[in-house]
Amino acid sequence: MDINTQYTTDPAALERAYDALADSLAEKGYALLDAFLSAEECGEIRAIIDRHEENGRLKKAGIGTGQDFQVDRSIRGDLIRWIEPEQVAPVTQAYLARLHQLMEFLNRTLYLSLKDSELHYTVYPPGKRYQRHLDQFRLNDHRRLSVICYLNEDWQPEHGGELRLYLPDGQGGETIKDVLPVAGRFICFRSDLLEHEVLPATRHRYSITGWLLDQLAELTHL
Ligand SMILES: O=C(O)CCC(=O)C(=O)O
Ligand SMILES: [Fe+2]
Repeated sequence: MDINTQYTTDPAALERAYDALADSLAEKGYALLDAFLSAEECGEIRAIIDRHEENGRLKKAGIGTGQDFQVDRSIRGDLIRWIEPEQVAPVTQAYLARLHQLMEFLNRTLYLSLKDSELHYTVYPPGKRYQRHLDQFRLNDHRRLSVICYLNEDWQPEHGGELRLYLPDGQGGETIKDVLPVAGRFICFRSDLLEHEVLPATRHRYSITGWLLDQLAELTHL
């Protein structure tokens, strides 16, 4: 079941939402939580991404790391900017703080050993996609959970741009779960297990994309 919440900073309400999220993650390998960010926060982060784009600070995303790195726009068409936690705006800092709070909650409740995150601002221009893939790289398997927060005001089904998750059904087949990238919606899933793709949209599709790692981020880029 998807977890629908009103935006809240109330610790008891957050704890209930995180409990449901942890259950879903343990059972199904993914969890969805609405209103992880408020509409205002989403608007502020979109504006930051727009400013980066205007100033030519977004880069074409690649695939793989180190010697494996390549850019292929037919596989992956998004523009990204890696977030440097020391340098970010207060609103992004607030998202990071929330994510790390969730990370500690998952470590406690699911006995994970998540230690850090790596995140980028992301925009998919209209028509761009990310073909079916798994997030763990051959040379870097420290990504345990993929975490994405969508930032798109008034996103409708006809705009497309779904995240399509392929869920193993335990009998050699799979079922499909489509997620619309609506503002404030947060999704996390097992990076080692769940293949997924981003379908093309008719509008710019904004998000913060990232991963929770089982080692410090600075070590994963050595
Ligand atoms: O934006 C999304 O919904 C998924 C992005 C993704 O799969 C990735 O960046 O690896
Ligand atoms: Fe991915």
